[in-house]
Amino acid sequence: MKTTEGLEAILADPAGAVIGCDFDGTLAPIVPDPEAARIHPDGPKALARLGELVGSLVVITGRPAATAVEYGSLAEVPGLVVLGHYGLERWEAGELSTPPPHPGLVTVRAELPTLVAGIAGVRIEDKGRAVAVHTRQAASPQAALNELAGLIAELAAETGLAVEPGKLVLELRPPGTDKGVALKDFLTERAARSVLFAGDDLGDIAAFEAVRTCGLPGVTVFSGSAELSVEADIVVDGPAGVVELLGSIGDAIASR
Ligand SMILES: O=P(O)(O)OC[C@H]1O[C@H](O[C@H]2O[C@H](CO)[C@@H](O)[C@H](O)[C@H]2O)[C@H](O)[C@@H](O)[C@@H]1O
Repeated sequence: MKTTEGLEAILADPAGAVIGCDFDGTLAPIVPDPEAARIHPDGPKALARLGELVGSLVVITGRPAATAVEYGSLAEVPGLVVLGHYGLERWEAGELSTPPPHPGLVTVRAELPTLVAGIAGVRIEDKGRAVAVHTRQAASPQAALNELAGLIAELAAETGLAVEPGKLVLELRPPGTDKGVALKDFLTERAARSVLFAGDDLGDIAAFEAVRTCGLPGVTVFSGSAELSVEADIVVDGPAGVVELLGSIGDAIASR
């Protein structure tokens, strides 16, 4: 494993390290059906081992926290914190804290099905605190996404919700937080001395920016695919590469 300055800080002082990961595309391979996404088979073991070696482990996801816990078998990972809905929700030791739903979601649920009805293959994912519209299963996924963009922006303006773009998805979610805010708050809470964050999508860029600006030695890890390219300190080959990297970090800490 090639070590960067940030990685060296994590290996030298693992008790002060926060290791953060996104879920879809980073721990779980991207699949056509959002409900079929599951963590890479070696993910829970790699996370559990790392959790015993570093200060804190956190998953920060656009999913509801409970969904990530279920699809990731994350309840098996001692000490893990899951921040769902881009930091709105927190799951820890089996306890979930979640804010009341944003009032604009009532309008979204009422209007969205009619708005997207003319675009074949579009799928609505109601996540409770947010609603996502997916085009991965449309005949022309990118064209369908482009067609939806204006409609979703108008609905966001009408309801006071924010538009969160991702891989062939547009999400209407409460404004006011993002993965960067969530990660920075978590670093402060844990009095972190170093940080690594792994992500694969547009929503993870805020967390990468948090790693770069938080003042701690840090590492950004991009879970690469043919779908998107984002600059990072380390680029690995999808969730298998992320899990392998987490395993090698565990090995390197254990061997010191
Ligand atoms: O923050 P994340 O954990 O990366 O969640 C982001 C979105 O992930 C899911 O959608 C993505 O993964 C699906 C399953 O592989 C895929 O079908 C879809 O095209 C991707 O955009 C999830 O369904 C969304 O709710 C999350 O916001």
